[in-house]
Amino acid sequence: MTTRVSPTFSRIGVIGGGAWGTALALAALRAGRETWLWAREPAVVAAMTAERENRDYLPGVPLPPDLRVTNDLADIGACDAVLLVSPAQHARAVCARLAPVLRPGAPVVICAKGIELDSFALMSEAVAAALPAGTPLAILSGPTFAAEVARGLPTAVTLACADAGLGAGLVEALGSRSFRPYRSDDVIGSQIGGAVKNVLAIACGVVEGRKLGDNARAALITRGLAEITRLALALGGRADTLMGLSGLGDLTLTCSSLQSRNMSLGAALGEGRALADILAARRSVAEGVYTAAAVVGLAGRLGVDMPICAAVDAILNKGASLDATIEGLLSRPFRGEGE
Ligand SMILES: NC(=O)C1=CN([C@@H]2O[C@H](COP(=O)(O)OP(=O)(O)OC[C@H]3O[C@@H](n4cnc5c(N)ncnc54)[C@H](OP(=O)(O)O)[C@@H]3O)[C@@H](O)[C@H]2O)C=CC1
Ligand SMILES: O=C(CO)COP(=O)(O)O
Repeated sequence: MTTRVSPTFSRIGVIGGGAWGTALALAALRAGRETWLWAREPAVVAAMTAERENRDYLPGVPLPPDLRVTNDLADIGACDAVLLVSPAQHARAVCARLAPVLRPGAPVVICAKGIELDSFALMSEAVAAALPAGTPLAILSGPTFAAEVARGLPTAVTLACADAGLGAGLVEALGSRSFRPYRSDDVIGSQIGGAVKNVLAIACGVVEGRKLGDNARAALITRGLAEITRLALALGGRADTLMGLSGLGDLTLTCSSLQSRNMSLGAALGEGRALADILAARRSVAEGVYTAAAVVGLAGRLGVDMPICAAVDAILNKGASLDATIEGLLSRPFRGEGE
């Protein structure tokens, strides 16, 4: 991979040695950037360096020799821009460790999808609280299975940033023929789509596992989008954002493929397996498991009706039976589609 020189962001640091961090590092390399990938375990860094593969999270994808892998956050803090790809529930803690070594003024692009369970904070709020005041933030979100991005298959994402000039610079730094970021200034709406679709994907997985049919899945996607939009509007996001890549785009992808960890987890639940057993058999994160309770808490605080998310939370966290919960959703009073 040849390195093109970008006047603004020539060196990209990626935090997170999971599937998405690794895939985004490969996308940054393809865009011509010098790229550093941080993984938290020295053993993971040693394995990736020796094997030139992330066997645990992204097997079968060769890591080119020019990808720098590190366990030292100072290497990431010295970069021109940082992609934050730790799971949502760990993002704040990782940023607290990054803060002392982050180059002043370097932007942090949030790529995790979720809402903090303890505080109901959006990722932008949690991260801003942990980083030096005034650190520029952006959101990268959209329909992006890591394995496809890693293989260089065509992908489009939303890159949201309040500062249009910074957003354009980040698009230029990360974009390539196969990885196409679309600019937005809606940092709220673009986060809500990515966070809540994981909860809805669990619901769609249950439909799959229980063999309730494709009509039911389409109904959940559509009514789920209504829930996402209500929450985003209540938080100050825009409805048109939710019709874009970070909303409808990601919701459609994640709710239509068992490649999704969230949807496959829901499918296993729908087949009657216990949550604890499903989680014990996996190493990779299914963010919807944690975001379900957070989104229900946040919606409750804001007075937003989110019955599908509440149903998923009840199944995951409140011991509700699958069949009784499905029956409860089907028995809700009829209403106007726009209500
Ligand atoms: N995979 C995908 O297709 C996509 C994922 N995302 C989002 O990206 C984020 C990361 O997901 P993904 O890369 O898939 O995750 P993976 O499941 O592939 O990997 C999990 C990662 O989290 C790390 N981790 C575990 N515990 C902690 C901790 N306490 N502190 C910091 N890191 C920890 C793991 O490190 P270790 O091995 O050391 O435990 C590992 O690197 C999620 O929010 C996800 O929703 C977004 C778009 C696409
Ligand atoms: O965010 C994703 C696709 O855009 C990945 O979804 P899963 O975490 O459900 O695999």
